[in-house]
Amino acid sequence: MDQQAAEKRVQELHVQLNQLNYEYHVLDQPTASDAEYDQLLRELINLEETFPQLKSPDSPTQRVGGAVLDMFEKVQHQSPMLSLGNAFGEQDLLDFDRRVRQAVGDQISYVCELKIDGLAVSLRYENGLFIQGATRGDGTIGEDITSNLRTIKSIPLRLNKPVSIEARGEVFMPRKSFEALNALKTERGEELAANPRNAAAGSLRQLDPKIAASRNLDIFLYNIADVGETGVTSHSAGLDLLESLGFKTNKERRKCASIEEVISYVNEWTEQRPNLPYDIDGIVIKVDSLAQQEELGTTAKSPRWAIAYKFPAEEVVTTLKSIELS
Ligand SMILES: NC(=O)c1cnc(OC2CCCC2)nc1N
Repeated sequence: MDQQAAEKRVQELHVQLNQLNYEYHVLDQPTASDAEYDQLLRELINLEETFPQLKSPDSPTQRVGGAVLDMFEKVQHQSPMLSLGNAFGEQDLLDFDRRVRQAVGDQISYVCELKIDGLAVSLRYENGLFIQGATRGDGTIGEDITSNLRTIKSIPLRLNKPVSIEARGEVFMPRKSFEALNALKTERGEELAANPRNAAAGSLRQLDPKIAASRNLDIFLYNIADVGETGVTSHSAGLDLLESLGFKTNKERRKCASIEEVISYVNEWTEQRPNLPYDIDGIVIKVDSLAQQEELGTTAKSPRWAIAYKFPAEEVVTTLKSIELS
């Protein structure tokens, strides 16, 4: 095969492998077997070995880098990664709704999202290529964990359109991956991970991307950091845009026309929570209109246009009582 034919075949394989990866890891609806995927990947690896100049950073063969880092570089976020204020009960939600209405009037709609119990990260793309990924850190300065994020198969290395965008989301460890990790740790006589969130944090802190790759992490994107040039005017349209670009978003989100609808969504998921294949620690409620978000603004570290309803902590058997009784 000459170089020109190889170039054409490499491009075809990129398209096919990215599509199969997207169906499997983002849509969770694979249309090919693992064997078919591996065969195409093997063909691409061989072509890249024969024609090294055809190997590109966004190639499906380049997910797990070779180099083990000796530290993570610091990254300054272009816009702060805000943290959420908390609501612990229905009254807190009614108070939030009252404050919002006082500020922007009664024409409001909210977007409710499951609050994924993981790590907040920011993903930066230039002309459709994944350039850099960072942890939230203190909200202003995070750590560059690009090489670990590249190993997460639901993170696209190239978007469906050559846009420059910064998307933010939550990296998490699905319960199945968590159980597999602790089974492995038990075999090795290692200390078990306490919960999926800590296990995800520990995985993203690995300096060797091969270890991060072995942890089967996943991600849901939930925010566009700089909607500027995208032209979207609502949070829900922003999530639809992220989806159209090839990002994985959480399909359980729901637009609510009133705080009463928000409360019924909260009650529904308080019940359904144990049936999810990942941990959630609450529900995030956001004002949908970006103009109203702008009007409401933010405090030093939290938006006034969003709040996190936190589920009550699992009933912990407090040993204190037993001490009092004895
Ligand atoms: N853990 C989550 O699932 C989650 C976290 N954060 C946000 O929103 C950010 C963006 C604006 C304030 C917080 N949404 C979420 N769904």
